[in-house]
Amino acid sequence: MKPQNLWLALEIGNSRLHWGLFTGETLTHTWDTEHISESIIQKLAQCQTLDDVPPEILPGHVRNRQIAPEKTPHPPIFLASVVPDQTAIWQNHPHVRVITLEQIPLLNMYPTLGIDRALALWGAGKKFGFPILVIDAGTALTFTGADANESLLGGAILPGLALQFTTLRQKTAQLPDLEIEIIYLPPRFALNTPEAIQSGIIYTLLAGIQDFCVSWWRLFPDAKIVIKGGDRLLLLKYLQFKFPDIAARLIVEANLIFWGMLEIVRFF
Ligand SMILES: Nc1ncnc2c1ncn2[C@@H]1O[C@H](COP(=O)(O)OP(=O)(O)O)[C@@H](O)[C@H]1O
Ligand SMILES: CC(C)(COP(=O)(O)O)[C@@H](O)C(=O)NCCC(=O)O
Ligand SMILES: [K+]
Repeated sequence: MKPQNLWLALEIGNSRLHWGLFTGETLTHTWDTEHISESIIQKLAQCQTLDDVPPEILPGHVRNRQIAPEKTPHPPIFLASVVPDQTAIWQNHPHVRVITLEQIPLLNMYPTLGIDRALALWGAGKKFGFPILVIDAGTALTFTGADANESLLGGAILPGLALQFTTLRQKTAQLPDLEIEIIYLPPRFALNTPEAIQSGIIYTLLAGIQDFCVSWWRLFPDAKIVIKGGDRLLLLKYLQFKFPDIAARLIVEANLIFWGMLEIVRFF
């Protein structure tokens, strides 16, 4: 990858698409979009330059920042996806190169490990040093750790913050839809339904995160923990109230997957 070359990093998560535009090794712009339909991807396949890219992919607020000189040829798109239906509609696109587990030098990976978890872990380890634990507060909430030998130690998967609210609403007759963007911690012992749901989900999630962090530091007392994902800032805020010592030790970094991709793309 030459220093001046533009390339796009695309991570497809279960809620949405995460985009990064690089110039060589410099990440210059990031944005998120909805999952894309096949017709939009067909439009993209016909684009000759970055200027022609449909707004569903390159929104106005990104384009307006003059991301590249006019008529810049269409950059390659490096794709990492944990949504097979979306992978399927992207992979025949002429500019797309799909990143797979085999390309990530992390040791001890198992075949069904999510590519997002592998890349985020690799990116975090390369940027902040091994051993490293990554907490991804996305659709699912995941913990993924690697030891000092750059070898996957393992991790855990549970429903993420929004998914816990959604599942409870969808699988019960009487529980309401809730706004989760509450800034302060709810009362622990609540006397109404919305706060009882908030209390249940938030306090058990925080206790779970605390327990994983403490277990990690028992294994590797000085090792780092990094948090990413769409709910990272909300969870960090709750942790600051409930477990300030843990919150103070967490590194918050939204772009771990892009750093992981850069480590792979560097050799192209
Ligand atoms: N605009 C948004 N669209 C979807 N989810 C969002 C948005 N802003 C914040 N979130 C939060 O981000 C979480 C999804 O995290 P994200 O890292 O984007 O997921 P994924 O990578 O799994 O697609 C949801 O639980 C939701 O609470
Ligand atoms: C655990 C995940 C669903 C997380 O996806 P996300 O919430 O980031 O969209 C994804 O990494 C995945 O499908 N993993 C495969 C199973 C595994 O990692 O063991
Ligand atoms: K993710």
